[in-house]
Amino acid sequence: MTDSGPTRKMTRAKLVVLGRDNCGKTAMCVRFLTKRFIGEYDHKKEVTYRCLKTIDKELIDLEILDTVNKCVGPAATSLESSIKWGDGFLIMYSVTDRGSFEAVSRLKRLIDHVKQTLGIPTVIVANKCDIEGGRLVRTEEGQALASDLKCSFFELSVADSSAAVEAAFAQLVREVRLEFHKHLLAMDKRSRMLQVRHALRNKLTRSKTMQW
Ligand SMILES: Nc1nc2c(ncn2[C@@H]2O[C@H](COP(=O)(O)OP(=O)(O)OP(=O)(O)O)[C@@H](O)[C@H]2O)c(=O)[nH]1
Repeated sequence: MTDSGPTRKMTRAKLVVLGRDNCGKTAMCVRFLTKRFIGEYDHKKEVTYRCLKTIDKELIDLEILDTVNKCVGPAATSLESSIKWGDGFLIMYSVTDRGSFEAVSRLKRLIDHVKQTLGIPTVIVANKCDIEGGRLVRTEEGQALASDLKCSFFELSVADSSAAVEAAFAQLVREVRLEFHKHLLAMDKRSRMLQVRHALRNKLTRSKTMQW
């Protein structure tokens, strides 16, 4: 997150897309960047995309990290560093893959653990709702999980809807902005308290001097 100076607008944000293999992370990122759905992606490495988007009439420079699934083993360290890097998180699962749904809570817990705080902007995305015949996770289960984890929730099909993908990313950016403004307010409050403390200390020093 970056402050643009006196206007105090958030001009940059770093987003991380997490989720089990094959749930549609790359498809989601590519859809958001290009509005297109490309069926197959040959990508087994982490990729960071950069783009300028206007969200709620404000321009924002986004870096989006498309992770590869690595919740276990030595690669988990790298997942932790990706989480440290991010300002906001999009956790995906596929409604056709129960395991990917079960991984969501673990990923959210990892984010909370790495960031050492709750309330980190996180959006949960249930993908592939176009494959109705192969559905293994009901919409209500996704909604209930998101509500338990206090995250926003979107069920969508990256294949079918570019607008739904935009809406999910826009919500994440909104939540990151909110967090940024909360952080600025906290900093302002702290600096006002320091000013008051400084003024009081000066006053005490002066009155002691006058006694002499
Ligand atoms: N039917 C359908 N297929 C989708 C959708 N989104 C992605 N896919 C397909 O699901 C497969 C996996 O998509 P990816 O975007 O590569 O998934 P990923 O999570 O990045 O996978 P990894 O790179 O293995 O972590 C591809 O064959 C996509 O075409 C969707 O909304 N509907």
